[in-house]
Amino acid sequence: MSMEAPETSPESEEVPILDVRNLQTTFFTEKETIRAVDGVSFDIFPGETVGIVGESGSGKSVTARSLMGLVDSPGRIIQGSSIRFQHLEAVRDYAATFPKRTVDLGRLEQQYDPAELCERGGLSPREFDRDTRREVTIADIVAAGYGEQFDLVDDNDCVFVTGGDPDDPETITEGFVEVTRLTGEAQRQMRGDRVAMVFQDPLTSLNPVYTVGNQIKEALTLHQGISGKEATRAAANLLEDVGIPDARRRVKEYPHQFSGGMRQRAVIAMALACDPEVLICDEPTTALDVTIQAQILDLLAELQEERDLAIMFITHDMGVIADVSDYVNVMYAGEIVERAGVETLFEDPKHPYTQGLLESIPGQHPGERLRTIEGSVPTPNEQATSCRFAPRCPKAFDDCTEVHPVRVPVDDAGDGEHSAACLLYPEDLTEGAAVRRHVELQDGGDDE
Ligand SMILES: Nc1ncnc2c1ncn2[C@@H]1O[C@H](COP(=O)(O)OP(=O)(O)OP(=O)(O)O)[C@@H](O)[C@H]1O
Ligand code: NI
Repeated sequence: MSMEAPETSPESEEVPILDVRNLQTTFFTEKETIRAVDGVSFDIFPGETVGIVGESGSGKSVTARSLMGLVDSPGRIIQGSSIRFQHLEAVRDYAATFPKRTVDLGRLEQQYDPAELCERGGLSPREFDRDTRREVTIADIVAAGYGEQFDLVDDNDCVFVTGGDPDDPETITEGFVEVTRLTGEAQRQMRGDRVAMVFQDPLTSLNPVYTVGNQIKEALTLHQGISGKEATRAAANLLEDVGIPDARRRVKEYPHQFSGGMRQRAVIAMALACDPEVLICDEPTTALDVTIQAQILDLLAELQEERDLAIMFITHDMGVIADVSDYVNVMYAGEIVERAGVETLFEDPKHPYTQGLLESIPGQHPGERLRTIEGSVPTPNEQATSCRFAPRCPKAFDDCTEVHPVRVPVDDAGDGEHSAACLLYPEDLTEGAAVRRHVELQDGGDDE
C-alpha cells in the first residue's frame, strides 16, 4: 500500500482516504420526504478510526450505507453530495480499468474559473461545504454532480485526476474516485475490494446453508482471484487472524455452530478477505455481551494497526465511542452537530446535544436517577431553517427557531479540529454577532 512512485511528494500521504462533503441522502416515500442524511461532511485518514454517535434515527446507518453505495429505494443520494475516495493506488487502478470514465481535472482547471461557474449556476459555496465562492474548486463542482450542466463531464464519469496524466495511470499523483457517481462494475469493485462493511447482526452477512469457510473462500475468489486449495488455506488463515481457535476445523462448520461473538469474528474475516482500505462498522458489537464486545473491539484495533485500515465506527454508545475513536462526529437528525478529537469531545463538549449525551452515560451522577435528554429525534422532512435540536435544548433562545446553525470552529487553537453547529458559538462573539455570523455563512460568506 506504500506509494513507491518517485514523483509522489510526502504530503500525498496526508490526504484523507475518504472525503465526504455535504452528503444528502433522502427517502422519497409516498407519504413524506425524509432527509435522513442532510449535509454531512467529514473525512477519514488511513489508520484512523472516526466514530459516529447519536440517538436512534439520527442517520448513522444511512450515512454508512451511502458510503457503501447501498441506499435502498426509495432513497437517493442527491445532487450536491460528494464522497471522494482518494487512495492513490485505487485511482490509478480505476483510471487504467475505466479510461472512458476518467477525466483530467487538471486540464479543466486551466479552462474554467470555479467562482464564475458558481455565479453562473447560482450555486452557494455551502453546497460544497465551503465558506466562500473563491474556495470552491472544479473538483467540488464536478464531484457534487454539477459538472454536466456546464458541459465539463458526462454522466458516466467517476474517476477524476487532478495531478498526472490520466492516459498514463502510473504517472497519476493526485485524484479521486467519486463514490456517489459509481455504477455497474466500477461500483462493484469499490464495494468489494476497497470499502467493506460489518453490520450489527452477523447473520445478515452470513448465509446459513453454506459453511463459514466456503463463504470466506467465495469472497477471496471474487475479490482476490484465488481459489481451490489456496483459498481454503487463506480462509483458515483469516479465521485464525480474527482469533477463532482451531480455525482449520472450524472453516468446515456452519454459521449456526458458531457463537454470536465467533460469528461476528467470521464476518470480520469475510470483510478482510477483500483486503479493503476502509472498513465501515455499524454497531458491530451492540448484540454482544460486554466481554465479547471488548474482545471484538481489541481485534479491530489490532487489525487496523496491521493493515493501516481506515475505520468508520457507528454506535449509539458513548462508552464504546470513547474506546475506539480517534475523532468523533456527533449526529443529530441527519446532521453532524459536533466534531472533535475523542479526548476533546469528552473533556470539553460544546454542543448542548453532546453535553446531554454525556450526561446520560450511566454512572455520571451516583445515587441519582439516570439523566436523559427528553423527547426524541425529529424526522427531518424539510430543509432546515432552524436548529433541529432547539425543541429539546436547555440552552435554546429565540434565534434558535429562526436560524439554521452552520458548523463553526469552537477550539481555542482555531485549527478547525473542533467544531459545533450551535448559535452559542463562536464564543468570543456576542450572542447577536454570533447569530449574524451563522446567517452570513449560511448565505455563502461575504463574497464581493
Ligand atoms: N428504507 C428506508 N425508507 C424510508 N426511511 C428510511 C429508510 N431507512 C432509513 N430511513 C429513515 O432515515 C432516518 C435515519 O435512519 P438510520 O437508520 O440511519 O438511523 P440510525 O442513526 O442508524 O439509528 P439506529 O441507532 O436506530 O440504528 C430515520 O428517520 C429512518 O426512518
Ligand atoms: Ni443504525
